[in-house]
Amino acid sequence: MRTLTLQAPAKVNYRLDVLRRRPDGYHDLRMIMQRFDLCDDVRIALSDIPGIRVTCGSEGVPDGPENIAWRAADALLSLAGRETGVEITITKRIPVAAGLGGGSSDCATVLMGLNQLLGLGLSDARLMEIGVKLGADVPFFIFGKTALAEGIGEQLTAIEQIPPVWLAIVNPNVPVSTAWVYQNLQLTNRSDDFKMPRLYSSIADICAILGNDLEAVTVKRYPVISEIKERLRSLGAVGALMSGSGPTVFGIFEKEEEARQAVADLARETGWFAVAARTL
Ligand SMILES: C[C@@](CO)(OP(=O)(O)O)[C@H](O)COP(=O)(O)OP(=O)(O)OC[C@H]1O[C@@H](n2ccc(N)nc2=O)[C@H](O)[C@@H]1O
Ligand SMILES: Nc1ncnc2c1ncn2[C@@H]1O[C@H](COP(=O)(O)OP(=O)(O)O)[C@@H](O)[C@H]1O
Repeated sequence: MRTLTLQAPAKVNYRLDVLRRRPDGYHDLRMIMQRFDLCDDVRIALSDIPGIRVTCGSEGVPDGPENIAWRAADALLSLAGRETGVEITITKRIPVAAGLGGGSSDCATVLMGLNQLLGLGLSDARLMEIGVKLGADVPFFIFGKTALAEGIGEQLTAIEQIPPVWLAIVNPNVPVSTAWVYQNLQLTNRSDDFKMPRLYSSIADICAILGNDLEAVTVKRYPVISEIKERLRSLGAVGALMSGSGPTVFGIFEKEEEARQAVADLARETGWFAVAARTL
């Protein structure tokens, strides 16, 4: 049995502008997306027994065809006209329905891993085309670099210069549905001719662009998000923002010790999920 075990990293959105609602119900966005080193483990094994099997065993994550990793395997096998059996085992570390892109990253990892295991030779561009049909954030994880993401998230431009930072990732243990957040967003008229900077020389440059149009929607339902931001700032974060549709908040720290101390303090005092992480 040929197997591959890969790490699927999480992301934060340093910036998320919603430009307009599209006729297909999706939204055109302008985002700056950054991966960091909190990862799920994704084990992919080829098997002689036909069919796709996904085992995860994490609360809130379906095991069968509802799992986005199952749909990734199905899409690739259908395209390749193969009936090979595929066993996928996911060890979740990224909080679920958290705004950290965990499902999208698992999905991208299965597309890339199966492409390799089956020797299909599909380009990243082709994998991204397949991926966007499974989830708007999937192409970003195939792209594999810090990016300006436009369209629904699939038009990607690499941000070549951006300093690595330490993050404190804090989640108050409530799942949030991305679809619900977009449905409850009050759209304001936002100009789309603004050019997001492509070069970030310092942490201050990153902090200068922090912003998320979805934050107000999720904060209204879960005011604890504002409390987390305040606490992170009082613990030394130079910037703090909700990621994606939330409710996870990330704090940006200049020093590793400060990020680790902040998550230790918050975990002890609150029971929230809190980890220190390094951007990739
Ligand atoms: C908000 C973001 C920011 O990175 O991330 P998360 O909070 O989910 O991590 C993304 O836009 C989420 O991307 P993703 O989670 O892949 O979205 P999908 O599964 O394709 O879509 C879930 C639902 O969100 C809405 N949606 C998603 C993307 C987009 N550009 N416009 C939308 O309106 C649609 O209603 C869709 O039915
Ligand atoms: N492999 C997966 N990992 C996480 N969630 C998954 C997965 N497959 C399907 N889901 C479903 O997708 C929803 C969104 O999950 P997730 O990707 O973690 O959140 P977000 O879109 O906020 O980044 C969850 O409610 C979950 O039921």
